[in-house]
Amino acid sequence: MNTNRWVRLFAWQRMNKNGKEGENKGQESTEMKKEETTKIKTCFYDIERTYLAVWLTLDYICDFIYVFDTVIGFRTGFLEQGIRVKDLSRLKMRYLRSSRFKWDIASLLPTDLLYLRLGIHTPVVRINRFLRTGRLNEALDRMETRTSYPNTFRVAKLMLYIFVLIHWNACVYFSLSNYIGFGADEWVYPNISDPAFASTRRQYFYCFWFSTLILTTVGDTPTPEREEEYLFLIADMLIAVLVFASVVGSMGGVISSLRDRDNVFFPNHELVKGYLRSRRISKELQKRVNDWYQHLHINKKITRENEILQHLPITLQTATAVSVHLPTLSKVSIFQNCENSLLEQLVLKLRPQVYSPGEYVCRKGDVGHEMYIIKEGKLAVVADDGITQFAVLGDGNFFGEISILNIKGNKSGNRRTANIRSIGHSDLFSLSKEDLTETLLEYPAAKRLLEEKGRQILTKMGMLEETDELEEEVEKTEDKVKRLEGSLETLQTKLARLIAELESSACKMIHRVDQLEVQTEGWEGIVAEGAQGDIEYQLKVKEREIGDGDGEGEGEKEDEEEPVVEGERGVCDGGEESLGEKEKKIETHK
Ligand SMILES: Nc1ncnc2c1ncn2[C@@H]1O[C@@H]2COP(=O)(O)O[C@H]2[C@H]1O
Repeated sequence: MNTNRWVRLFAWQRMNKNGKEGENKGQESTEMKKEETTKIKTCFYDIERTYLAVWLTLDYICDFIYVFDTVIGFRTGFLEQGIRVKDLSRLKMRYLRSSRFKWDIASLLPTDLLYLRLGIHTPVVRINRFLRTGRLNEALDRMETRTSYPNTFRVAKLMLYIFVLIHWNACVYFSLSNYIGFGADEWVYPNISDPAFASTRRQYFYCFWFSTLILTTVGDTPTPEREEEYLFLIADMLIAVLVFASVVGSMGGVISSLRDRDNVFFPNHELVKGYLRSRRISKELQKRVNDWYQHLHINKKITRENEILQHLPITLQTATAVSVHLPTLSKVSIFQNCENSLLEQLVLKLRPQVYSPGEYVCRKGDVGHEMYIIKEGKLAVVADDGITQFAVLGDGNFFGEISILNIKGNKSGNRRTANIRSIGHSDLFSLSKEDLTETLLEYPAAKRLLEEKGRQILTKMGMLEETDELEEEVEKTEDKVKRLEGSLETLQTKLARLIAELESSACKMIHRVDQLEVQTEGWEGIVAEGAQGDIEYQLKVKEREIGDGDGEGEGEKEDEEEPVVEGERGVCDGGEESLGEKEKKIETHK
């Protein structure tokens, strides 16, 4: 192959590549290329003959990919009752029994062997490779569900289909011209012996252009002269009407779904604009509305998040909302140390709102229905003149809680205590009174924090009734004292019982010691005679007897050495009665 041929080859390849946008991606594109090359080789035989080696190489690379895809088919998992099956023998059996396997094998049949009989310049023998076209659609469908830009993908897919259709039609047109005879009439491809129409590139471009004219029904094609030409044109017109109408229809679908997607994210601006115009709303207000929409669009602010996520299961909704809003919530002081479950409960109840510069979020004296958390932006607590600022609130601050918390002693009741005005554009989350109350019921610590902050503000403003506060304090202290008294009483009763038990056991001990003393009377003489061993033996026997009687022999032995105080006995005698007396004494002490 000389240099000039290579140059032509690359030039043709470039042309082919540009036309087949995205073909070099993945297996599906290889399949597409393969089908195209089969077509182009079969019709534009010059290309096939000149670059035979290149075509053959491409063909067998594609065949290798087909084989690889078939091998993968044996290991492709599937779901059974929602669980992915990984058992290789089952995967194999499933693939072998599927219709896909039959198509795959049919597409891989070595029809190339027919080259031996028909000659190498008959690429049409490989037409069975088209049987894998279904895999291309499968791959495109999967890509469509995975891509983040499904509409762009759909448009690209449509363009690809249109291109392939025109390309195939161009090939058939060229073949038909060849069959009828190049330059035989006005309609067919001009005579290729004419240098202007001799080059392969020119042949392809001319046919592609002609095919485009017919299929897009732009018209302006020469009138057919032969029946074959009429038939071709009629078939093309029908294809154009059916296929292109559906293509154009789906383009419309893509465009409207793009618009729908925007409408899901942003409220319909056109509708509101039309309404404002028809109601002759003042130019200034219209401008404010337009500015608000513009801000939403430019900064991609989404105000309908809850609506967008509503079709997801609640666990996924929560997980998504938590991952989106957690950075904001974790900046809010009251939520910084609270449990995750509280945040999870709250996050689905938050409603995003966007305020424009100078807009009032709430006005003093209005009834409060929700509180706000600042996601982004600056807001001022302003006086009634709207200018004097008492405080500026920023990211992570919250406000509007006082009027919805029913703080005791709040002179303003459920009315707003201040005007809050947005300084620039501000992104807020609102949380309704019902949702907040419901959530705080389960999280009293967070409620206390909120009330505390509210009380501080009210005290600063002098809007917290002092007397009420004092009464509340006194009430609380009384409660505490009562609780303490109760516990003291129980403690004292327990103490009296303990003392009584102690005394009764002391009496029992003294009594036993007395008995022992009586039994051992007169033993001194025997001890003097040296019958120590005997005495000890008798003592042990006596002790055992006593032990058997009371069951407390060991204790007696120890007590034996303790000195016995006469006075204690008196206490013992009255020991059983003294329990009641002790309790009485304690009662009197109280
Ligand atoms: N001086 C202040 N500093 C910060 N926030 C305030 C101040 N005064 C009022 N607020 C907030 O502004 C809110 C107005 O509505 P609420 O009265 O419901 O709750 C109020 C407080 O959250």
